Amino acid sequence: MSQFTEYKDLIQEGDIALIWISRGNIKAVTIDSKETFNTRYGSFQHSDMIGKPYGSQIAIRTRGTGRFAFIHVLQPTPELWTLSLPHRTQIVYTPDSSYIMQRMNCSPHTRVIEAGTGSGSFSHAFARTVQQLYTYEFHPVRYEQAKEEFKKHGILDENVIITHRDVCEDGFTIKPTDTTSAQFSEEEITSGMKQLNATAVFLDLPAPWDAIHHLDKVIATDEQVHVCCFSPCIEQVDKTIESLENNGWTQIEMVEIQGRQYESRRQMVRSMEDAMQRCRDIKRRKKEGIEKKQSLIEREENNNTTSTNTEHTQREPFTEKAKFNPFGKGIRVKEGDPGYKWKQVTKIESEIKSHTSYLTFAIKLVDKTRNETLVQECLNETK
Ligand SMILES: C[S@@+](CC[C@H](N)C(=O)[O-])C[C@H]1O[C@@H](n2cnc3c(N)ncnc32)[C@H](O)[C@@H]1O
Repeated sequence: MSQFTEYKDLIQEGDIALIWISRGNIKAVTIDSKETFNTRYGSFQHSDMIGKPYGSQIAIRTRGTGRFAFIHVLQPTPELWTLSLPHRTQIVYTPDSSYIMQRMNCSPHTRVIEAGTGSGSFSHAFARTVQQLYTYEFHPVRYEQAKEEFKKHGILDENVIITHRDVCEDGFTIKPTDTTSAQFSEEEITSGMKQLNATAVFLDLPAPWDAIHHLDKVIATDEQVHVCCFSPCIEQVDKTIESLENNGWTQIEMVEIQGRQYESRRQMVRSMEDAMQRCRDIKRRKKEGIEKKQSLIEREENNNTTSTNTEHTQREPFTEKAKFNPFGKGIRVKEGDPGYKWKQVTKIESEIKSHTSYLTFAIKLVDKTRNETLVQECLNETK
């Protein structure tokens, strides 16, 4: 069973868990009761996590300050993996991968070809949804790293086959003599290749147009097949479309995803009187600052070093920190505090994790003959 494709309730010894430290800092760990997870706030014992439900918050007292520091231990999912994986290449982020999968009608019946594997970000998302994933990578180190990662995550044994291949040069056929994680049945050994019958193809390559003509040998002939090419430049899109047209792909469409995360927040309503008060405050503090500087200079000139502390305590506080100032420094007011006036606003997340490339979609149906018996059966059912 892969933790990336099936859910479990409790954290157990040997599990892969994703530790959420902060929004941009998620780390994958293998739970081992003898280990600790170290952060700059302190150390978290794995043994404190074991037996707790996934999603639990684990808290410790921080070194020195004695305050609380906490982490959340999360169940691995393809989405969280995309946010925490070691980058070996550019990756496909969830706003793109989720859209691509629904456009290609991915379901537990889909057999997908993916090239190249890269950092395996999209591979994990495919692995959770589809029947079978055939993924190809021509970089030898990346191929090995991805293979090991898939094995560790339990998806290699389940529904992922990775092959070391330059798909532009050598196409997609998988033979027993290839460098691949595939296992071959007697029948496949006899026929000399795997029957892929792919129903969806995802190409994230610099030159997808060089791979498209190889697809006919490995796609299903009796079902509609979807293809999506992921390319950052419009010139690449142009060449891809030409190749798709020349190879009989139809319904070609190009899409660009612009993912945005909208956050609903409350913003304090500030009055003209608040603004005026702020100006008065700045003016007064500026004046006091000048006076303070002047008195320090005078003190230094008189070499009067003894009076500093007493004089300081007698002075008016330099700024009125304790009082709330809606335009500047002061006490912190919690968003929505009923003592103040608020309005509802929308904020867009400033950093968006979505690349995004152009997505070129097309479909192909090789065998267009009608299965008359099936059509008749359907018609009879609707009568
Ligand atoms: C941008 S990365 C893919 C990232 C991947 N989609 C992900 O989400 O992690 C492109 C990968 O394609 C591989 N590649 C490029 N040309 C290739 C080819 N002709 N055959 C196989 N792999 C290729 C590169 O080595 C690289 O690892």
